[in-house]
Amino acid sequence: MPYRLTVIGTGYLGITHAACMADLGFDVLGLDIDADKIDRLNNGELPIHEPGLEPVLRRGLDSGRLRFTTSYEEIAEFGDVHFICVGTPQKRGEYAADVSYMDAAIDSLAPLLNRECLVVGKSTVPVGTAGRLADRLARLAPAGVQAELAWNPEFLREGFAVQDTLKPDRIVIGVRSERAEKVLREVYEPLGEVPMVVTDFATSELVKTAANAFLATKISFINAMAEVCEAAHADVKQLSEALAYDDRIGGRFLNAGLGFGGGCLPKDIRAFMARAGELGADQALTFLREVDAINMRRRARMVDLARELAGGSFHGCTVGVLGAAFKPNSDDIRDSPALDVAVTIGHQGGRVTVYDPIALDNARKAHPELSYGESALEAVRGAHVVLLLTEWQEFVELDPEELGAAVATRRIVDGRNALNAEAWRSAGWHYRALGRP
Ligand SMILES: NC(=O)c1ccc[n+]([C@@H]2O[C@H](COP(=O)([O-])OP(=O)(O)OC[C@H]3O[C@@H](n4cnc5c(N)ncnc54)[C@H](O)[C@@H]3O)[C@@H](O)[C@H]2O)c1
Ligand SMILES: O=c1ccn([C@@H]2O[C@H](COP(=O)(O)OP(=O)(O)O[C@H]3O[C@H](CO)[C@@H](O)[C@H](O)[C@H]3O)[C@@H](O)[C@H]2O)c(=O)[nH]1
Repeated sequence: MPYRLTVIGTGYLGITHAACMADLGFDVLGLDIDADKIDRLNNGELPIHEPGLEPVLRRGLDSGRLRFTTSYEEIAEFGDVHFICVGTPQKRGEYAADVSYMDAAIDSLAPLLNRECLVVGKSTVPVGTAGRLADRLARLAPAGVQAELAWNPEFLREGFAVQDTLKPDRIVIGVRSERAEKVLREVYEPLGEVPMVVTDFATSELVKTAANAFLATKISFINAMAEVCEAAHADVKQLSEALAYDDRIGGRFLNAGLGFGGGCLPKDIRAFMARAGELGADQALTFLREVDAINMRRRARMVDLARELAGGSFHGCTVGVLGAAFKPNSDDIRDSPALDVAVTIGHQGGRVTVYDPIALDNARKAHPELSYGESALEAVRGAHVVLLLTEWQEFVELDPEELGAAVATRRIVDGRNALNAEAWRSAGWHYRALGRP
């Protein structure tokens, strides 16, 4: 392979990128400031849950092509191409993104560089960040060292991270030179035929935020229809199925329910609005305020529906919550709609017990005030209301009779429109769902 790669920031994005690039044959050195994470990774232990990633990590380590370090000196010495994958969370109390981790990564790396290299931003950032970081890199790199910046946003989904990395829908690169384009084309050559969009920094940054804004809008569109369906006694699940037959609309991301959460869509649409405001283009994105509001209203509606089933108040009521992760096949609980609902019901006097197949440890750490069960049955034992909030396959396959034997009263709200309503109703359950009669 022509280049040695480094990956700075080994979270959900960085671990996947590092392990997959090693699997493609590159020598890869991953870096994080979290020494515990680095120790675990070097021992072949995945600090996150991501289906199919562990064998890729192990293969990389066993082949000697993949290693992890906390030393910026080591990666500066090692890498021809440095990918930056650090977090860009929402600032506390603001809509804007906190890009200070990006700045810190450049500040740590740049002064140590001693040979020609390409530094590639992969994190999701407000438009204009790449240009600013390019100036910072040029200012901090030692004189005479040719260190150039490029942008290469990432579109992987948690739960499908390996497949999305090895078979992406497209690759977008923002470059300022033919050399940077050539290097990135060579880096991604082992992926085979993948559409590649080569553009400027600003467009490449915007493709990413625009994609997430579109996905969030599609989800909030169908959830707005769910609100109308509730008022009109119509069925949003059938409505979305019928819409999906139109190829121009398509059925993906049209599942009505509790709405979107996670470490990406909510913070990215907010950061997009904040940045548009700074650029004087805030009017263009006012619709995203509504997208966000519709999304958050679904959580409030879920709590209302649960309270209604509880008889008007949560006091003296036991609520069994199925799901803590923001979506199935992930242990990620960042801005999880499920946990948000569980915590709110707890605040309103309900006795809440949560179960999740994978995200329980993360949930326990973030919300020690909630009770947790070790299985779905344990979480719903004695419950007056059961809430399905994350559509893990394990929950979709639950036997209504078996669950019915454990609860105090057979009442369930399907927050993800994932269950077979008929099967639950015929087992004597009072079944309700968001957006359905
Ligand atoms: N999670 C996803 O599915 C996904 C997909 C596409 C894009 N993104 C974007 O990628 C970025 C990272 O997201 P994530 O979910 O992997 O976040 P994460 O919080 O899981 O990982 C970020 C990592 O960066 C490390 N870090 C922070 N400062 C550092 C520094 N100065 N030097 C080295 N390491 C540092 C942290 O310790 C952490 O391990 C974000 O901008 C996110 O929006 C995420
Ligand atoms: O029809 C749908 C589809 C999704 N969701 C919810 O939307 C959220 C986000 O889901 P998804 O997009 O699958 O997860 P992420 O892993 O957060 O991926 C998004 O965010 C990443 C980080 O930017 C991008 O790279 C991906 O392309 C983008 O899909 C989850 O809470 C889902 O439950 C719905 O409510 N209805």
